[in-house]
Amino acid sequence: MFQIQRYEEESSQGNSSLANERLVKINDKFKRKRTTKEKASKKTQADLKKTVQPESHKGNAKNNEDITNTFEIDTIIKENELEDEGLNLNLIHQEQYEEGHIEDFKVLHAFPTFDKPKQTPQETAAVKLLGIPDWLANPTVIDPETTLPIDDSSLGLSDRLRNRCKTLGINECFAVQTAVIPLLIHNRRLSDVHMHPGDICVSAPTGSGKTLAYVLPIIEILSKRIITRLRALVVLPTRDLVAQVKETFIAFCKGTSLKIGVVTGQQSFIHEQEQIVFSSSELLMGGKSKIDILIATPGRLIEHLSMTPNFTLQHLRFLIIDEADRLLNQSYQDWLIHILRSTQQINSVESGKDTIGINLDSIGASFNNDDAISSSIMGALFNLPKMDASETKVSAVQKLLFSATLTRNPAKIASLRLVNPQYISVQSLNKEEGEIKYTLPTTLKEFMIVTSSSMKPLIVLHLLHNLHIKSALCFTKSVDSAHRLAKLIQLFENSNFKESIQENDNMIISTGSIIAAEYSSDLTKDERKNILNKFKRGDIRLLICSDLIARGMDLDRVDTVINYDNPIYMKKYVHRVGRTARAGRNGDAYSLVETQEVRYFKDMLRKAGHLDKVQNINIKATLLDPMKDAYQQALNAFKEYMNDSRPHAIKYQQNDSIPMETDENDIQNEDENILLLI
Ligand SMILES: Nc1ncnc2c1ncn2[C@@H]1O[C@H](COP(=O)(O)OP(=O)(O)OP(=O)(O)O)[C@@H](O)[C@H]1O
Repeated sequence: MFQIQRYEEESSQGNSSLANERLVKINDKFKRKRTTKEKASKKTQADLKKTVQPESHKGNAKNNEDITNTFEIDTIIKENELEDEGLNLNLIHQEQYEEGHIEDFKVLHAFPTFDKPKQTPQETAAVKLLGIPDWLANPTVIDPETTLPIDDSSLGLSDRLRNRCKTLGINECFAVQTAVIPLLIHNRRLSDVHMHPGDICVSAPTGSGKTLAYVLPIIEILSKRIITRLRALVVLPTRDLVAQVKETFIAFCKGTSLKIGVVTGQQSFIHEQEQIVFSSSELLMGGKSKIDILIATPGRLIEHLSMTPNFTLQHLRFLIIDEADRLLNQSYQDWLIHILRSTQQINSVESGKDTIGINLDSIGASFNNDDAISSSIMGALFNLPKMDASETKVSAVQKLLFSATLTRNPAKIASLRLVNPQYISVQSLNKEEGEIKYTLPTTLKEFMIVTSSSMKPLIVLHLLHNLHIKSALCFTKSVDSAHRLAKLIQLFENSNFKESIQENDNMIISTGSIIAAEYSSDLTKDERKNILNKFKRGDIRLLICSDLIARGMDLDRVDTVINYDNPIYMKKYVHRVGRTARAGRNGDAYSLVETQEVRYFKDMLRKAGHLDKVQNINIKATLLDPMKDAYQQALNAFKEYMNDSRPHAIKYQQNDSIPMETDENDIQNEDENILLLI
């Protein structure tokens, strides 16, 4: 016989008063923080004009002094007229706050809703013209500094999960978590097969804790299940991210019987099949899952949907699309259609392979007690007698989209077929900041250094040696570039540089050697894992990489990001620099901008309303002097290395920004404080 799975009805008792109490608390806290912030912001302009010393490098007094000498803020880029590229629809107006409107929270589930700014008629018309739906144009805005203690009852987390969080060092919820966790846990539509639970789109800065915002509520909800069915599917763009999210689920699932699987193509197809479904000679209409939660890359998931017997998405309750805008890119779009078809109600039954991945010719052939067809597709498969009270069952898959740079492209959003969506955006409420397209971590400091291509390797070395950077990611434009830069830096480190600088009293040189490694898709899975482990332990201080780890990767030791080659899209910039300054920690990002790129780079920042956040710094030429000899030696050795590996060299000479020879045009012009080497 068929079993129809239902979720335990959430007890609604006491929810509303708890929610009110919580809102009062949040509101008070929010007001306090805001007053402090406002005071602080008045100081900021004056402070910025002083010599800048990156916070994260604060050490002893001597170091501070020395590092201060290292930088001179040339100018703080200021643009009085920010280019108004889009619409300022997402911010709560300052006046509203001052007039006290924001205190008038209305209770919707158990998290605060803030008054939204009224659109002007012109804005409304413009939004309509662009085709941006109302829900997307009017997000629920959460201040990034909102937090809640993990024990706060309004979050709805059980004792077990709260204790687990504390054991793992999570004592309070970050802003995105305070908004999303209760919204999912207190959603009573989860137990209703007649109403869709409503989809959720979340935009929050890099490193702000989006992963736990879905991991915790899913574990909380699914841990009450009795029978193992595939109920949560997390789709991510890369294998590395799948592995990272799996580790998070495993860590927080401890103490539950929930089972987690991954499909990425890293293991053989058969091996993956054995992990996710029970082998069975018969096809079961309800599938036969070994796991409750599946984390997958899109391509491999589709293969399993069409080729793994008894693998079905019909019981799915949560479809999480993490790094959503990346996955919605053109080349990935097919997977989405497949998944949506596999989770939605089937209206017409065709013979042969149907949309739930089960051969319909087998209907009636055999069913056993393990088999349970989801109620929402039952009517589509069988001609059940209709009663007056019969209502159409809906597919109850709740889609949850997460990104630090959520798309506002109406066509892409439409392809998701969202139902009753809400948009939660973690972003500053400060109206004075103008339109904020991308919110970056407040603990991030951003710098740009204008230079020539031939100077870039030396500047990387200067940053590493003179700023005592412990752990840096350096992004290049290609795998080849990463390979060559890594090689050059290794050669430099092997030179007699350290001995020669001992004699120079004026230089600040870190004594620990910089062990640089390349991290790219050219490496095998095991090599990559090995390198990442060494980097996490601190054995490797500089990882030179292409964009393979620009998104989503959580390497918590990273104190600095260097854009060796700059991204041409702001989204990519946001994700790259977001590898540092995570979870409230400090971090610095340096972009090495070639002279001919300056205009484009500034334009990119300006259009994103971000230009004034990036400080333009010059590096005194004298600071590089002690490195010149060793660098020249490294260059000579590098030349030999390239000649020995001819195919690389040819590509290199054509494209790369690592100099093969000293460029005469690069000769130092001290007056202009532009530095040069050799
Ligand atoms: N409430 C919390 N308290 C302390 N640390 C937290 C909390 N939530 C998340 N973290 C930590 O913050 C780091 C960043 O979290 P996470 O990787 O989820 O960020 P993200 O928002 O997904 O970033 P990205 O957009 O770059 O993928 C992780 O190391 C995570 O363990």
